[in-house]
Amino acid sequence: MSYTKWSIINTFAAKNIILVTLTLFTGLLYNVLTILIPISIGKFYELSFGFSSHRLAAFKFIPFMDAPDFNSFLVFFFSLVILRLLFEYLNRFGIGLIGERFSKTLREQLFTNQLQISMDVYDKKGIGKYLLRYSGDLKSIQNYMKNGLIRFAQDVVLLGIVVVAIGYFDTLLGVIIACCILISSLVLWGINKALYTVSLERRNKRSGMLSFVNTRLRGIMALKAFNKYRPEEKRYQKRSDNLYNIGKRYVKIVAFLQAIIPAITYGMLGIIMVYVFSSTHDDITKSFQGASLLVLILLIISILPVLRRSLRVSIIWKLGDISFSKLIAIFSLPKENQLPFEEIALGHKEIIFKDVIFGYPDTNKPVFKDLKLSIPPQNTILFQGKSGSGKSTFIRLLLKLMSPSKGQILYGDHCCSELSEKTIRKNVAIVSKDFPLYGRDVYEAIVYNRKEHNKEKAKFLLEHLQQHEDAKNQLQLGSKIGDMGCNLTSGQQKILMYCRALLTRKPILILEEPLKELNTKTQKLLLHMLKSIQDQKTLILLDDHKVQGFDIDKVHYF
Ligand SMILES: Nc1ncnc2c1ncn2[C@@H]1O[C@H](COP(=O)(O)OP(=O)(O)OP(=O)(O)O)[C@@H](O)[C@H]1O
Repeated sequence: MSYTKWSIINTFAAKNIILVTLTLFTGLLYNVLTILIPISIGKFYELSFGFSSHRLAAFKFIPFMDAPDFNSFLVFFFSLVILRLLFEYLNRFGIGLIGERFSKTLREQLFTNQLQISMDVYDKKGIGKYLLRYSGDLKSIQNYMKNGLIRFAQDVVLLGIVVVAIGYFDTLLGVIIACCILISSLVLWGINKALYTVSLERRNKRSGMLSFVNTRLRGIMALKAFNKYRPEEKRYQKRSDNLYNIGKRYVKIVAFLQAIIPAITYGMLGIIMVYVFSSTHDDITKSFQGASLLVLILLIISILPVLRRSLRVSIIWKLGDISFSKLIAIFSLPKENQLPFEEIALGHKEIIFKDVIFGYPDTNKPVFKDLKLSIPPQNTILFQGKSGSGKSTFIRLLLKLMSPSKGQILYGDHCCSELSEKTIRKNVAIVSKDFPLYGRDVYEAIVYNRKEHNKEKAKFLLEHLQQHEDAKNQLQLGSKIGDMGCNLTSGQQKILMYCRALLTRKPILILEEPLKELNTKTQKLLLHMLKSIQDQKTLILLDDHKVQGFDIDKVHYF
């Protein structure tokens, strides 16, 4: 599916059509009421000073507008105020809700999308960890939706109505005001173009800073152990200085924009005053009647904030556009599971690598060149190779976390490229440091659902595998594991990884460095356990040296 800004907005609007319509409708009502207030003050002027304006008489059709006395006028006036309050509240609530819903939809879509992005993208700088710093972009997109579209549409309608109303009192004045609005919009459009470039630069620098901090926090132990405070502080300071300089350029343009907008609107007022003054003096027949003039002035004053807001909207559009383009780039990244999931038992199939060529993107040295091998079902195969020989890459290919650039990986007669990732992974369990534990506690780390019978099995297996561990090191299902298992020893982590893999009862087991980190007694226990299931499962062992204790059918050297 290809995404564009408008396809995202339209899909959202279609799904929330009732909310959007009601919001626009309340907006229209509240704007009409906003205009009626200055008009009704003209009526007050008539009642107080006895003047009458034939133009104001045209508004008689509005219920209760043509109040015979001051008390009835007051009732009418306060009814207007209360109705306006009600509709403004509903309108603002509606706009806020649209913003919240839009941002909820996008962040959920973003999370789903982020989990589905293919693995090779995660290694790329920036994009892979985008979700960690999405909030700024979602905020400007939310603002785009709320203020750049809905409120702006309402404001344009209000300005349109007011210009028509002013034109009704005086046609030429209406035309003058319309022209002023048009010219100021064009001037501001030009200034905003400069703002766009600076904003984009500022965003990218900010993103870079977050990335920088994130990396330092993940590597905090090394940073402390090697006393790297000063160099890191200096690097951060340099980035911070750059960001400050861009920020300065940004606020310079924004300040100019914000100052020029009131100047433009006051300039417009000046032009209008010149026009009103000259028409009152030059042509006595065309002169404004007192009530009309008052209404005109009040109308103009009441739309000034709206006009300022509308003139400022292109900042919102520009910032929103930057964020939309980022979001669309993320949504358009290659994804996994594009093929339909099928429940296929792959445990009884031979796994074959046929002339597989694989190299990581942006590197010119392939990890595998014409790799040929086979893993018969229910066999135990050891893949032996020193560090960097490609053991982890081999696991990635087996799990379809990455795909070969040439050649084929087959599960029996099923080619990996024709199987969805989910289909393959439903058959394969793994114990490897590359697949860390996560969750609040041990139970969550080893079992994903919280059904009671799973709890019993998990408890049994956990106790069984920990029987030779020191009592103080024995974990319970409720023990906290810390962020990515940081509260656990490497031995505890390994035991939990075994629990996680074995509880899934998947037919193919990948075990990277199967006995490392475990004490001798636990190694023996595990070997005994794995041997008892060796004839039912395909065991794929990976290590940098010979693994003792297993009945190995074949050794493949990388
Ligand atoms: N994300 C990556 N981008 C580029 N090159 C990579 C990437 N991951 C691994 N490599 C390179 O691919 C080769 C194989 O790495 P791999 O991690 O598969 O080896 P390994 O046998 O698992 O090593 P170890 O036992 O130390 O984990 C190495 O030369 C490594 O530098």
